[in-house]
Formats: sequence, structure tokens, C-alpha cells
Amino acid sequence: MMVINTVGHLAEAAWHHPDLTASYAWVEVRLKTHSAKGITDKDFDLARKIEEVIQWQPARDGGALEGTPRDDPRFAYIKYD
Ligand SMILES: C[C@H](O)[C@H](O)[C@H]1CNC2=NC(N)=NC(=O)C2=N1
Repeated sequence: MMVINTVGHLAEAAWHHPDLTASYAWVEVRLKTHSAKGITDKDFDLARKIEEVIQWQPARDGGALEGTPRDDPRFAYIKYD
């Protein structure tokens, strides 16, 4: 559900809205530009931003943020493939 909220925030910030399908373990994001009746750069730009944010793993950045713990299932609400 956190993924849906995150995509929703990015969509509002972009003023470009995807169609979402979700289940307990996955979210499907479909993008098209209604006004153009097709795919435009707006769709690619929003898809890129969604992937960048959802797949963010701070521990890989080498900064101070550790990221969600991988070894303790009680806390790691994000399951990376
Ligand atoms: C009225 C119209 O939906 C709005 O101007 C914006 C909002 N979000 C949108 N989202 C998408 N996917 N395509 C649009 O053309 C679009 N237009």
C-alpha cells in the first residue's frame, strides 16, 4: 500500500495520472497520456521517476542512510527482488 501512496504522490506532483492495479504483493502501473490518446514523453518521464523512487535503496548510495533491514523480517516491509 505504501507503493500505491508513493505513486499517487508522484502522480499528483507531476499532474499526470497512471492507471493502477494492485494486489497484496504487487502494484501494476499503466501510463498513457489521455489528452494525446497515446504514449508521450510525459509517460516515460513519470515512469522513470516512479522507478527511481520505488527502487531506491539508500544502502547502495554509500550515505548515512542504512535502508530497510534485510535480515530482520519484522522490520523489512520492502521486499527487493
Ligand atoms: C483533465 C486532464 O485529466 C488533466 O489535465 C491531466 C491530468 N492527468 C493526466 N493524466 C494522464 N495520464 N493523462 C492526461 O492527459 C492527464 N491530464
